[in-house]
Amino acid sequence: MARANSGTRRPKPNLLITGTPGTGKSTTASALAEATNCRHICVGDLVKEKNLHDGWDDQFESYVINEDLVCDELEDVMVGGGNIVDYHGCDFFPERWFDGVVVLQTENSVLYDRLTRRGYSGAKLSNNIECEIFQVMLEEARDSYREEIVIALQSDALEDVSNNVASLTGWIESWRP
Ligand SMILES: Nc1ncnc2c1ncn2[C@@H]1O[C@H](COP(=O)(O)OP(=O)(O)O)[C@@H](O)[C@H]1O
Repeated sequence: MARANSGTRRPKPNLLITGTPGTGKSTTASALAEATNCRHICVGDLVKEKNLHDGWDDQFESYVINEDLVCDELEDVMVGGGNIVDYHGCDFFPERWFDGVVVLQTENSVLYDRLTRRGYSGAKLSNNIECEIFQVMLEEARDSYREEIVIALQSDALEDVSNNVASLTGWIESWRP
């Protein structure tokens, strides 16, 4: 991954980990945060804890995230750097927040099993599998951030988690403002 936008003054980088639900964002982000002494921000959890939503959507079986409230909530902490943010979307964050954007990807049949185990079924399950097949998150990341800061990493097996955490740890530790 290339360096951040010029003019960045934060002492440690901010990394966004995105991808279809079930690809391993939280697992990867929490291990990486522990390895690098960074802060893990799981946006889904934050939305629930701080009520940063506009209610529950029965069709999508999830909260309707209020993107403005989320961005207001995170602005101060992002300025300080050292954050690993995980969310299954990325087009509403300010581009200047992130020095690197990782899109996790998982083979369809593996993802299907993970989401089924999580209790997904019907439209919720098929929508997420389609999202992965059509690489929706990778396209969103490439449309929202400079190409050179976006990378896709495979996350099929547990070994991938440790390899991805090791390489991202190296990137964070060698990053300079
Ligand atoms: N690379 C991987 N190999 C095997 N299991 C994984 C991998 N990544 C995640 N998992 C498992 O899949 C489930 C979903 O992972 P999670 O990190 O919650 O995904 P996300 O945050 O993207 O929704 C968890 O049970 C987790 O242990």
